[in-house]
Amino acid sequence: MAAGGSASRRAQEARRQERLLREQWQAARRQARRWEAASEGERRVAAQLLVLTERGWRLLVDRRWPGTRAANVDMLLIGPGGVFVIDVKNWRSAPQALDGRLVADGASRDEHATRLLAVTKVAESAVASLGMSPVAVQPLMVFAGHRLHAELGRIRLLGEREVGPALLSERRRVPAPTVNAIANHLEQVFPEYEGSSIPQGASEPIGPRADSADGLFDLEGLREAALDEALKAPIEQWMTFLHPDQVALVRRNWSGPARISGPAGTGKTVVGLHRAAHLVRRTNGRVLYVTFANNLPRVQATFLTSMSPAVADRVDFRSLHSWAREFLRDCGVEARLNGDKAETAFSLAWKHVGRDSCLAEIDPAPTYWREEIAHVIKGRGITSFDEYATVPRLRRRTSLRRNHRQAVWALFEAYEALRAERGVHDFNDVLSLALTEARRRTGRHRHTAVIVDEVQDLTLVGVRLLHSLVGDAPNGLLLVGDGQQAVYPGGFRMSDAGIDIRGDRAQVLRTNYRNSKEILDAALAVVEQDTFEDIDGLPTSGRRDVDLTYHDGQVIHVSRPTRAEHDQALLDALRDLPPGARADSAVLCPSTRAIGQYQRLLDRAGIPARLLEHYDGRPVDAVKLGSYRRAKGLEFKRVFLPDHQATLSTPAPEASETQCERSELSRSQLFVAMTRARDVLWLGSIHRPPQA
Ligand SMILES: Nc1ncnc2c1ncn2[C@@H]1O[C@H](COP(=O)(O)OP(=O)(O)OP(=O)(O)O)[C@@H](O)[C@H]1O
Repeated sequence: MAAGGSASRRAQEARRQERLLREQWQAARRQARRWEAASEGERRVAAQLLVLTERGWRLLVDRRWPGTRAANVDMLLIGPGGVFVIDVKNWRSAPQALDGRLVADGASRDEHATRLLAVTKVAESAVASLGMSPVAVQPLMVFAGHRLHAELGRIRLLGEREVGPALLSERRRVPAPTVNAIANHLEQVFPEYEGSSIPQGASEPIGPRADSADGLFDLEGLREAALDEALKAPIEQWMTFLHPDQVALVRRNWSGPARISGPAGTGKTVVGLHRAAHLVRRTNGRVLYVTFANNLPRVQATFLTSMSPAVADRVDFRSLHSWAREFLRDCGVEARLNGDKAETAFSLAWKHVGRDSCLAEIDPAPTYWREEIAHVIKGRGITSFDEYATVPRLRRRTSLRRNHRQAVWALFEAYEALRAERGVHDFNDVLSLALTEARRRTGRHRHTAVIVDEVQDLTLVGVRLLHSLVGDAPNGLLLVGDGQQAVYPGGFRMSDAGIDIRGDRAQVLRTNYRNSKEILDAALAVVEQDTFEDIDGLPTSGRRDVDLTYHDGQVIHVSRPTRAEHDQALLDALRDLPPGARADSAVLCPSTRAIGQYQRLLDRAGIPARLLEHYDGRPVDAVKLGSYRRAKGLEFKRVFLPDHQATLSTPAPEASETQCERSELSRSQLFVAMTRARDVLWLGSIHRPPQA
């Protein structure tokens, strides 16, 4: 929309909100005046909150705290912004949050915070029993007669004027029917407080009745907040709603390392994010949330911030390598990472000792052997030939005899010597250095919990490193992932890493909430022949049983005889997208070269595109463009896979084992790309019709 259009839309909306608010405010004041037993300050707080009840919120006042003889809860407020457990205070002086303590008049008032947190817990359990995530429940203290906007751990401290605008500008996370369902349930759990002098029940109907304009100055804060709220897009419901089984995982107490696995789209990341929020709410510690990919941490941080803003700054989202480098810097250890120089060292090593060895008979491409060194030898932290001679090479189908392994070892030693000569480190060195430092500092790490998402992509050294930060502490390490979505060669078993996960600490999610049956079937057809081994070491069939939620979806196959026609079909499909739909669409490609090619194509056609490495999870009106690998962990309503069969040639019967291995990896990557699609999967192919 043009800037002028958006300004006039805002002005129009502002006038509408103003009119509406005046009426709602007057109704709220009238109702608050009926609260005869309350002080004037409490009535002013009530008026702010009663405005919300005119806008779809439900307010339960003076309720009994279940499980106690005579304690009460001042207010429960349920609305599009979540559930708030409210304690209204009529204190003479304004309180302060000092070093995590509640202080007023120079004295500690912590007992009030403890009490509020206890009653919040009861509300959380009640809400969780409806299948809603506990992050939607927030404790709030409101201070009549004071201006305040502060936080005390997870409790928000607001003044009487601040409370209305703050709640009104909360992002919408609960749809209207659910607001009522939750409020009805809380009405049962927190019954009316006998002897309450506050009138209960529905608010008075709003009429155009002229009323005194008292307190209209209080409208100012509400006006801006109401406007912001009206223009904000609702956040995805999944951030609030979880299946009761997922809620149970989020809140579970694990006595040691735990693992959540499950096929694509089963809510593993959603549970991981909620778990991170839960852990920081429950403790004073920090949580490290790690993935292998560089772009995911930004996106996940954005999601957590909109889901649970009060705790988001205590969760550190990092890619494994960026965290390891940061950690080494903090330890005063210099990592001289230089990928290009390391690459040159490998090329020279290949030229000197690889190219003319028996390795070239197995696979003449140096890449295969570079990966062997990176993922098998250095990735597993192997330092002697004896160890390498017998190690099971996970996810590597090609069998190597002893003489081959000797040749790989010679190549590895040559590479290491040339790399050291140049004084540089590669990515694996960074992790090994960090592991040594982390072990040296056992028990002194700043994170109390580590959550690893897409754990199947890590190397053994990477997993050992993260494990060493929290060891086997209760609720310390959580590994989240799915071996079927491995997009890198090599791999590890948890037992190799010394991580013992037993009993209920290994959990499997089985309901796919993302893909429709059509889309999932198309994706599974690509990998159904490929059994895989997950990090628990168990072989699993490529076609797994998954429960699907009812959900429409469409697979569109487009085949054209030439690249030009194929690309034109892609452009046509993108141009046909309804307004606003670009933001939820992605064009994914198997290689960097293909990304460059499609970037130029979209550019020339005037279709805005945002590269996945620059995407941070905030809505942007551009098609996302990136590689299959970079799309990991993300999802889009529409996914376009141009020329998707380019890397999928079925190996001929005489194909070498390494070719078969590469094809299998390509299939896994394509599978990941296909399962990113929620509603539409567009599969483009270039097929010349056979000559007559
Ligand atoms: N209880 C639920 N109700 C409705 N939708 C849900 C629920 N749990 C998760 N989802 C939705 O399912 C989709 C997949 O979730 P998520 O990305 O967490 O899955 P995943 O297992 O991490 O996927 P992948 O392994 O493919 O990256 C998301 O759109 C999420 O919002």
